[in-house]
Amino acid sequence: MAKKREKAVNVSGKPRHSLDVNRANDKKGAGGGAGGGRSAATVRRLKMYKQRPLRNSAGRILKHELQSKELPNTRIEPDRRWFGNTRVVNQKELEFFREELQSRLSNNYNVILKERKLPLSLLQDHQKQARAHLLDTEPFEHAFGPKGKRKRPKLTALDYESLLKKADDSQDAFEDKYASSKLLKDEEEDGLRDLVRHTMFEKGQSKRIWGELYKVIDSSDVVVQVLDARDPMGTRCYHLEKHLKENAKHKHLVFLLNKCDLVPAWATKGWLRTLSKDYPTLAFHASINSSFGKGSLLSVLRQFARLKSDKQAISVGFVGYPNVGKSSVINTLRSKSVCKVAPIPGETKVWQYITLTKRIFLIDCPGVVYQNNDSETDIVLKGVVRVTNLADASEHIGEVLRRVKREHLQRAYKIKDWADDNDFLVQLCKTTGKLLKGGEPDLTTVAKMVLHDWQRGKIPFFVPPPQQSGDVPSESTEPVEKSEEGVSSDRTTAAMKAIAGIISSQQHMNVPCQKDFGGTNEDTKDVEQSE
Ligand SMILES: Nc1nc2c(ncn2[C@@H]2O[C@H](COP(=O)(O)OP(=O)(O)OP(=O)(O)O)[C@@H](O)[C@H]2O)c(=O)[nH]1
Repeated sequence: MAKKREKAVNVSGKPRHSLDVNRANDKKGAGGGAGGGRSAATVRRLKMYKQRPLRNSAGRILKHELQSKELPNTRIEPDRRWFGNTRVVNQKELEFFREELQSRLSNNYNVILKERKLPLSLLQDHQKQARAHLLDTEPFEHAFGPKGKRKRPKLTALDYESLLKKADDSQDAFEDKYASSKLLKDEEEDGLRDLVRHTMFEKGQSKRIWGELYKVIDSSDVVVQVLDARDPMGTRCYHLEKHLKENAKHKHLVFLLNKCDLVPAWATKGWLRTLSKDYPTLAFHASINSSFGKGSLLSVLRQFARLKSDKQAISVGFVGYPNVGKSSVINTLRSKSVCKVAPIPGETKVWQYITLTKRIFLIDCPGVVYQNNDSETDIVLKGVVRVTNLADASEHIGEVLRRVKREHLQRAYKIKDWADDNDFLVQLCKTTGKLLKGGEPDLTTVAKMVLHDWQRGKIPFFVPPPQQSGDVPSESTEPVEKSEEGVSSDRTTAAMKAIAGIISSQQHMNVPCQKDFGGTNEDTKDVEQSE
């Protein structure tokens, strides 16, 4: 054999390379002899494995290698033939085929050869679609009885008679109901108006708004409940506090007494002392140029950020009643207008994320009204309803006159005296020139004007804080609880102490106040009417 191989090499003159396809295929040698030749197919396959993509001088691929990852995305042509051995037959051909085959099959002298080559399933279509008539073969009790495993259908009636009776009964019930509601309608002429009014007074209570609130709470590490300094208790949400206590103990709640520039300083301080007993409370005046409490709030937030392990960022959610100034507080912290602010409630529609620093994110939330027993006037005076939407604004003026001191109203509207709310409005119409055709006073317009002034804080009003025993500011601001996972209790205590320090130091500061209440003088306890 060695001789033979030698001869072959000698004939061509030079030995052939092992990857030469034309090399002699010496099977015997491959079996175990010396050398062992590869077949041409093996050589080709091995060459294929070695292939590299062909590139030009710029490195652009001219020809791809086998199974290259750089191949462009190839799209398979959406042809149904790829997915099965299917053919399309039109309805006419199908009918013809059916008839033809039926006639052949019905003839006893005909036999179909190569039956599998014909689409006989097309003839058995009706069998496929035929429903299984369960009740034909087994009684109802067996199929759907207590031991039956099939899903029981919802049957309104078991037989035709009972179905008829049911339909009659429901028709009678509907007619009775309709008749009574029609009677009611006849009695009450303004039924539609009542409905409109009803939905208007439910602003901020919709499922969507509550959903937004829970989204904000879920995504926040610190929840800042913004309260209106004029009526902190009226804009406080016990439900939210309870929810956080029960379901999210690790989240920190802070009260922010906003609009403190609209109340006397002693009232702000009184409320700070009262509310600090429950949660850390800060006074705030939102204004991009002349704010109050910004430094304190930022320090508190930084302390909370320190509590986070691994220098993670914290999210701070701002929640509260509509129009209390949540968006204004965020704008103040950012020192620019990043959230939409308006003197009308419901300006913020959806939650909004704002970056304050690398480690602190702020979230603005739409105003939420918490269910309570507020009357319509209370709701209007809390600023929940847009005054322009009120059908009869004058009906709420009596309460404004009751809550605000006479001298403030005299000063604001230049009216000396009035007998009742109607008299007040009529005089106001005259002084402002708001008259209808024929000199009739335009009571609705001036009433809306007064309510606007009320909502924007132009008429001085506030609810005084509860009387405290001893006027010394409370140092024991509560916030010592909650230790975050992974944070040493030392660090928590230090941060909480720092927060308590910031809060108590704010109580000694000169708080901005409403000038109508006599400057910052603590002795001028100009107590307004409480609700
Ligand atoms: N005087 C005074 N007015 C404020 C203060 N903060 C906010 N306001 C005013 O209150 C009104 C409502 O402010 P927003 O920031 O829109 O209130 P909001 O809570 O975001 O309102 P919604 O969008 O309804 O949730 C605006 O006219 C603000 O100018 C404040 O500290 N003092």
